[in-house]
Amino acid sequence: MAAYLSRLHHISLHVKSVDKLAYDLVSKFKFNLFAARLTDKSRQLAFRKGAAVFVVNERSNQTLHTLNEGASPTTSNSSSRKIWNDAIKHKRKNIDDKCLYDVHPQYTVDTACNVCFEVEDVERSFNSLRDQGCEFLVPPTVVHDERGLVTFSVVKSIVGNVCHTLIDRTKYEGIFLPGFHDVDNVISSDLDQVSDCPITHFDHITYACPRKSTAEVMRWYERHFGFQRFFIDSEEDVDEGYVLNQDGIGLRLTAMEFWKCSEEGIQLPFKDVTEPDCKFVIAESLPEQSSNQVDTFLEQHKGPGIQHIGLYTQDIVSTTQTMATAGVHFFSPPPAYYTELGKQQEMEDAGYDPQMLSQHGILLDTDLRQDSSPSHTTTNQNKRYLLQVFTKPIFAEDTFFLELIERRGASGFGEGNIRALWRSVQAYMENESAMPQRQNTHDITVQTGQH
Ligand SMILES: O=C(O)C(=O)Cc1ccc(O)cc1
Ligand SMILES: [Fe+2]
Repeated sequence: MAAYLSRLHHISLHVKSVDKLAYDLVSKFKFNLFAARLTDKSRQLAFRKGAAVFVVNERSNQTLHTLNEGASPTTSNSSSRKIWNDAIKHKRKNIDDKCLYDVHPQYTVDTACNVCFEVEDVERSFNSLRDQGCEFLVPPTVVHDERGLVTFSVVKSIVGNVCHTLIDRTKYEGIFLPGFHDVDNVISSDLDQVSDCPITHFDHITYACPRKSTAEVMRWYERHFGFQRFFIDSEEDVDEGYVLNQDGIGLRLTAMEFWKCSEEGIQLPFKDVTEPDCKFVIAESLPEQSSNQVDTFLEQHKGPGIQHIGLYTQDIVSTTQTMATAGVHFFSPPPAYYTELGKQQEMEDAGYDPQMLSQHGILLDTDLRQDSSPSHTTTNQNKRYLLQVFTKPIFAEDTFFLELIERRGASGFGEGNIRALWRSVQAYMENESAMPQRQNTHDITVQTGQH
């Protein structure tokens, strides 16, 4: 292993214009804009919910005149205007117009493409990764302000336009990173949002990858970052991964995790042992089935990359309800999902009203890693559940979406949910391609259901 990752610091998104996404993240997904870096040629905004931090970067060919002249985001209302007022209050001329802590991707589509990790020692990671043949887009670089200094470097991943910023912020006392200024909080109902939308961290990141590339991707992450295999199914073949290859679904899933691989025996002074890990899932399509969403992603995105990100919530029902009320569109699972044999019983056993879950489009499944010994399958207390709901794509292209996930004992994924996700994305894309304009026929309507 070359780089010892201590934690996931943030994920960055690169978009043509930050306005709509900033508005959506704050007003609909209930993230807080807490730091910003505004130069004459670029905008970088940082949003937080629990330990989940997104940095939204605007491609640098944009100028700031719309912002400075007070033009509002497309979906302008008073709260989005307030976001901008607070952000630009501190605008200062920054002679360095580069995208700090990152690089602009070559693709011109909006994309989530940098997963930034804190590391113990940037210089050491750089040297050993480079010795192993990794391509660096930014060599170790120091940035400082009055609150300390940060060292970072950017390495290219083997996956499409994905790269990883490796960062050491142990000598920095500011809220985020040097070069960013703090943004005063903008929404008055913050406290409500914490209880209604208790998102705590990034649960998993799913890559869409070309056929037959999984083994190489896994090797890259194992060799360079020490990721370890996470078996989705206890029966899963080591080389094949978890395969669904019937009824129109052609999918190979393989998962890895990075947390448990940190250098054994070495206690990192800044490592928060209570922070959960984030899994990386590789999705590859299989040729035997017809049209599919992984291939559509590769075409629209112009290569492999991040297909979706799972946000962990402690209460998926209230989070979904709050977000839907605020305007987030979720996929509707196939109606048959809720009427499958045993599904309603399973939901009731887990303590949920099936009708309520169905109204919200929330999926409930048992972990494929379920212990199959008789003592574990007979009692409901030992069942390990996971609940998931998926948003519709959040960019103009259908290349990226978010997921909410609540785990009740389950650490992996469930077969029924994987199938349902596949089918609802597929139905959405087929509907989209049949009707050129974005349709809302699959929207979940906002309900008043209780939980
Ligand atoms: O189930 C999840 O949330 C996953 O992340 C696994 C997954 C990945 C890609 C698909 O098209 C379907 C399921
Ligand atoms: Fe997922």
